[in-house]
Amino acid sequence: MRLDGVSKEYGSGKNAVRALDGVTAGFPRGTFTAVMGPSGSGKSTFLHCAAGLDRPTAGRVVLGDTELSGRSETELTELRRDRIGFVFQAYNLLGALTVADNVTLPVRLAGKSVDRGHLDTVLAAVGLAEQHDRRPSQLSGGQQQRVAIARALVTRPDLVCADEPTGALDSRSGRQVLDLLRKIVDELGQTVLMVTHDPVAAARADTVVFLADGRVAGELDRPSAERIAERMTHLGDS
Ligand SMILES: Nc1ncnc2c1ncn2[C@@H]1O[C@H](COP(=O)(O)OP(=O)(O)OP(=O)(O)O)[C@@H](O)[C@H]1O
Repeated sequence: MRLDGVSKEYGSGKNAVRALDGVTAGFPRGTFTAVMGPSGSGKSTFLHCAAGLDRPTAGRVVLGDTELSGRSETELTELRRDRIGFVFQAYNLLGALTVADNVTLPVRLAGKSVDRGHLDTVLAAVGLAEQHDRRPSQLSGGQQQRVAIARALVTRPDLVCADEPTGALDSRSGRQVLDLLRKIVDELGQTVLMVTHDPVAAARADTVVFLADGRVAGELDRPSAERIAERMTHLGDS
């Protein structure tokens, strides 16, 4: 997946805000990329453009061999449903549904039948095989986030987008969620794009992309938390 010269402006005229300004970045299949930057640097806009939730004002977003620009709303909705998995800070599970029904919701919304074997594999992969029939309120925050990851994986998406997935978790549960994101990349070959404020979380990625004022301000491969924190400190310098 890649973004090619992507710009995004909100509003128009003198109230226009340029949230992204000519961003080019590539995310090879089977890799884990973290996006970091100061508040307001464009991280959420970046993730939303990559995931087809937001349309760039200029530039191209390419997922596999599909270009997202020029697609109708219906096409984008189907593409998000079938080819992109989402994990949010607030889990976004449905309280009235069991774990299994939350996980299979994207499949059922697509009008497809649920493959029980695949469901069992996905629940086992996130360590929740025993929690199958529970409701979200009966689970810890970390377990709920792992249900959300299972839901993101169930359609075997081309891209998993995670927006601050550890933001609401204590450090131990956060670590387990990051272990799981690492595992789905290393063992299932998934492609993960994660926005985070936390250098320790970003250090679990293969590459960190830094944003400042809507532009790519650098990349770090095989990052350590210390080097990430150091780069973040100097991001405002120019
Ligand atoms: N819907 C919108 N309408 C107008 N301006 C917006 C909108 N969404 C974002 N912006 C502006 O675009 C810029 C980038 O915002 P964005 O939310 O992408 O940054 P961020 O790096 O994710 O910030 P944070 O870390 O605080 O979540 C900011 O100046 C923001 O105010």
